Amino acid sequence: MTVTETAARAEVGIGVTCRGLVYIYRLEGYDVVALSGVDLDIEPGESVALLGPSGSGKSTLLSLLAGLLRPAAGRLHVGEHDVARATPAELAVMRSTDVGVMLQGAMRNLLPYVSATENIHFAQSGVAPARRDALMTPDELLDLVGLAGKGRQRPPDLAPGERQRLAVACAVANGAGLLLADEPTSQLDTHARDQVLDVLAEVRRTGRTVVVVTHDPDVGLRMGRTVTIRDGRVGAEGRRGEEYSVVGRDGAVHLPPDVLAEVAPGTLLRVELTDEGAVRLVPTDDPTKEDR
Ligand SMILES: Nc1ncnc2c1ncn2[C@@H]1O[C@H](COP(=O)(O)OP(=O)(O)OP(=O)(O)O)[C@@H](O)[C@H]1O
Repeated sequence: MTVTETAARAEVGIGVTCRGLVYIYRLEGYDVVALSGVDLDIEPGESVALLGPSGSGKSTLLSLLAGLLRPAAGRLHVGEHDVARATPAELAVMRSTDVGVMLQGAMRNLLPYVSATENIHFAQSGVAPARRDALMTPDELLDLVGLAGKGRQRPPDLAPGERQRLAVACAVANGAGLLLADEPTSQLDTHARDQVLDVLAEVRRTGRTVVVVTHDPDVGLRMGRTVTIRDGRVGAEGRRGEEYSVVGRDGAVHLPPDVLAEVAPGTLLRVELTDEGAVRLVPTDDPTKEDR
């Protein structure tokens, strides 16, 4: 896959700040708390994989970052936008110019009856005329995602991995500084998956910030930084394949699953700071048990 210098020209990455982010789905008769206090900083130009069990809140977090949902509580800044306080019109501007979104399933992001080039033109149609000259051209974008020469093909004529790469081109076609992708590699074979990951790396090299939701730990490894969402909060972070617990603003720490298997919920833990600066958790019997 070759990338021309023009295609790789720099964009400005957009950073994200979440503080105590809460989201609640209000259903008839009951509420579902999908996010219960997410604290997360993503630097401009960083690439991050959101991992976690099914139902932990990854897609909800992605939708909040995309300005598709509004937080019930907490603060969320996407670049200069205060998402919790923005008017619907401001959120619409944010979505059309600053954020590129790839929904799960390539065809949900593409128009099937028009060519790849026309898909990109359509993705750029919401951008204000004054900004359009600064956008990458469809040919540059096709080159960026390794589809040079395929501009006349329609999405159904492309291979699944090629469709997903076209969806990447369409998502960033508006000049977005933040790319958000929900499961961009699911249902692809290893070769096609690696090509999509190469393209996401190219997108990052243009300066953009890239955030993907994935169930695939290998995708997490390739992204460099992983953030594991558990029960609607940041449970752990990974750097270059190494997993770390994260101390929350309230001092809470999610224990990793293998430790939790040893110390059941409700266990008393003595927290000791050793002379070497390590923190030791010592399961302890309740000393008042015999008094009862
Ligand atoms: N539209 C909705 N209405 C009601 N509840 C929802 C809705 N979407 C998600 N939820 C609930 O919110 C919680 C978080 O869901 P979310 O889809 O964000 O998790 P996820 O980690 O992305 O899951 P998966 O990996 O299965 O896609 C779950 O309990 C889910 O059932």
